[in-house]
Amino acid sequence: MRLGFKADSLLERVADFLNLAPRPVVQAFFGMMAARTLMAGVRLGVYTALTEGPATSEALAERLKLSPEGTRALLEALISCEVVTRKRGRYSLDERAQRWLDPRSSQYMGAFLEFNYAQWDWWSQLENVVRTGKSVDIHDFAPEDPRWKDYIHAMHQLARLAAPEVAGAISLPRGARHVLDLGGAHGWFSAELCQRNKGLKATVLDLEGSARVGREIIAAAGLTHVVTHREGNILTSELGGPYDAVLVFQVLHHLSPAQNVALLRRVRAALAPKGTLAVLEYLREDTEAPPSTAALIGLHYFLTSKAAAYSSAEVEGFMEDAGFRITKTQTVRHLPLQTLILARPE
Ligand SMILES: C[S@@+](CC[C@H](N)C(=O)[O-])C[C@H]1O[C@@H](n2cnc3c(N)ncnc32)[C@H](O)[C@@H]1O
Repeated sequence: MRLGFKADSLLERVADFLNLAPRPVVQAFFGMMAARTLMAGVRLGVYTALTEGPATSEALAERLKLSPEGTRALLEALISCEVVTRKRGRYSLDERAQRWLDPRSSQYMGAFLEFNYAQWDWWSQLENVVRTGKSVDIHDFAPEDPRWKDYIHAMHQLARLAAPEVAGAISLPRGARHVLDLGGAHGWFSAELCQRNKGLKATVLDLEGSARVGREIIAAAGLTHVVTHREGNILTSELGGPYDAVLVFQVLHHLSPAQNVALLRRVRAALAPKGTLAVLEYLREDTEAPPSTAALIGLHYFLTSKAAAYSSAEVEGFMEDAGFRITKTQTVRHLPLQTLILARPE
């Protein structure tokens, strides 16, 4: 996936081809404005209000207790972002955007946009992080820090998109009893796996701040009979076992290569001899070109954990060094650049 710049006319296409448009300015200025406009739509309640039907900007401003001028400007900017439409002076949520921005949708992404406020603050520290090499370390926050709630709800919303596809790709033998979900947070992936494999139960091992929120998500969904949260650090806690499967989903990018190999060696020891290791990761492409957004995610991981987006060769290398044989690699259609890698102990 690449970041772009869509030309509206032949003239704009020619200007772009001739390098007449200052691309760095366009990307930095418009990218920033689009991000914050989309976030404000959630925080100010605009999307939720529009699910009640088309409305004029004056009516919306009154209902949401906003300034009339600001509301009109925001709604017009949301049209630029292609999430709102205007017809005869009344604004509506764009049909394609409803899937992501209507809170009643099972694919609602509002929590992710809300989480972006915390991410915005972290990104404002980028220059210092690059200068000093010291990351923000988002997993060091106190368990009661409200950012855990935003973080784990955002991850849950993403997991809802991909969980059926991912769980469907992991085939466990009949009679599989126990799955360990390392850094599983919301527990949604293991819950989906348990629902597909009768008799399977999951333990999510995660830091206290994350586990607290994950437990609430699982309780609200009525899934406490299949998923249990345990608080602990995956790098130091006893893993227990033997497990039929261990999930390590979107965790390796928070750790250094040496930590990844050490963790996966302990996972190997905790797995049953024919158990399955499942790794889900946002992988950096190995190619020199074309440029993709994976490097931006890599910088995000450095900023937030002093780690990196690893390539598939690197992740497979961690798994092989820890004594695993890769059995299947599959890209996940519902999450861009995410890959599921399955392995067995050698
Ligand atoms: C990006 S989230 C992924 C959540 C979930 N596995 C998923 O794929 O949606 C990373 C998770 O790893 C957890 N985590 C990071 N470092 C950890 C550590 N040292 N011990 C336990 N959990 C950790 C975080 O608390 C967070 O819940």
